[in-house]
Amino acid sequence: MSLLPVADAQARLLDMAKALPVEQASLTEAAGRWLAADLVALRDQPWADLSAMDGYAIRFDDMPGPWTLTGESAAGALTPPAVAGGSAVRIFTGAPVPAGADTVIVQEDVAADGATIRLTGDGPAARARHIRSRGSDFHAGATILTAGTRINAGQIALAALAGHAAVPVPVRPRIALLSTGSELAPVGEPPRKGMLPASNAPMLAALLRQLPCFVTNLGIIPDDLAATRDAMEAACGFDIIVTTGGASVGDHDLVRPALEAAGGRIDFWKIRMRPGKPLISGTLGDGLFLGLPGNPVSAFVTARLFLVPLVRHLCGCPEPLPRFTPMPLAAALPAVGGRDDFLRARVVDGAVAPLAQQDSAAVLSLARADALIHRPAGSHPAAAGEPVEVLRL
Ligand SMILES: Nc1nc2c(c(=O)[nH]1)N[C@H]1C(S)=C(S)[C@@H](COP(=O)(O)OP(=O)(O)OC[C@H]3O[C@@H](n4cnc5c(N)ncnc54)[C@H](O)[C@@H]3O)O[C@H]1N2
Ligand code: MOO
Repeated sequence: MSLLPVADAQARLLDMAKALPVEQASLTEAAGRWLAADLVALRDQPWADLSAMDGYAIRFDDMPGPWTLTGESAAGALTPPAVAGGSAVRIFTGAPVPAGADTVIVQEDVAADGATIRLTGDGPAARARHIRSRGSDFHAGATILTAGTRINAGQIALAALAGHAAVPVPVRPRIALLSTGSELAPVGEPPRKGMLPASNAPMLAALLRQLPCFVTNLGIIPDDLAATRDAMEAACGFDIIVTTGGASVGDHDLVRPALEAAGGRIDFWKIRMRPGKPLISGTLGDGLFLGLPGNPVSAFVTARLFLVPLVRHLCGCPEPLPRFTPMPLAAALPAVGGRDDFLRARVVDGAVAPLAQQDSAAVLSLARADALIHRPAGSHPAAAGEPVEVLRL
């Protein structure tokens, strides 16, 4: 069976995903999600000409004063008393500029003697000083954020000031994690002889934590066809069902037959990559199915290259695939065989150093890695200093 190139497999997977419904997420629920539609301002910001400082509203033509104090404008005021020739209105930061006034003098530049205000400092250098004009930030009807934007804290402030209490985003995808393997014990439980802690589910949950999704760990399933099928049937309602282990060709690797027995469909199996070759993708119920290999590093790399992009895609991200960028190699690398290599590495002083241990079961080097080097199948040996494609982890 020929192996599917990584980019082809990623494209097929994203193509299979059906868009999730869009909901209005409150601004407290919106950070880190991707806007499903352009957002238009519902109000002018500022709503009127407002003072930027505490001081006195005047007519610039009346400079250099003195002025007679005739009233006050505080933030929240709607119609402060108007300013006419020679008069000034006490004004505070964020308060509307009275009709007739066109300039604000900061209070540090004047002395007040009863109702008389005199300039003591330089005063405003130009008309309109210390005034934020109506709509100078944005006007009602302006497009303030475009579809596909990942909403950050500054954009929450913008949406709120533009009059929105909620924004349209895809609903959070629901993801089920199933760990297959009779040798697996729950994390934290003292493993019996021959058992090992099931590390893949917490590792995947950690990778998905940065994304707006709901992750449910459905636990460990022994290597038994009926048990695996039943677990898959029970997971049918999820948007993405992820298994780890049992993806390869051994007699106890039951994920493919169990998926079919549960009514699922396999779209592809076996990718031209190392680690991660046995990756399975397909559909189950209305959801998408990803069968990751069991080796912890294979599970991590396939999750980073397939699961995370799939979730980002469902969340509405317009560029869901991981971005590799060129970086010089800190040490030479040998030629690459028939599968693309994804090598654990560390970035040191602007160069990327491959780690010595690349076994797909070795988690110490996974934990030390802060980057993955991608070398396409058939690459020639690379000398130190040559650029390679790097994904920062
Ligand atoms: N004859 C062949 N054997 C193998 C092939 C092959 O092409 N021909 N492929 C190899 C490759 S590549 C990989 S990767 C592994 C992965 O296969 P599986 O997905 O079937 O994984 P398992 O056999 O179930 O487990 C592999 C390894 O990982 C440990 N494991 C499994 N689940 C977890 C977990 N949740 N947490 C921690 N560790 C886990 C498991 O105990 C095994 O040691 O197959 C090769 N074989
Ligand atoms: O490709 Mo497997 O994923 O070698 O470890």
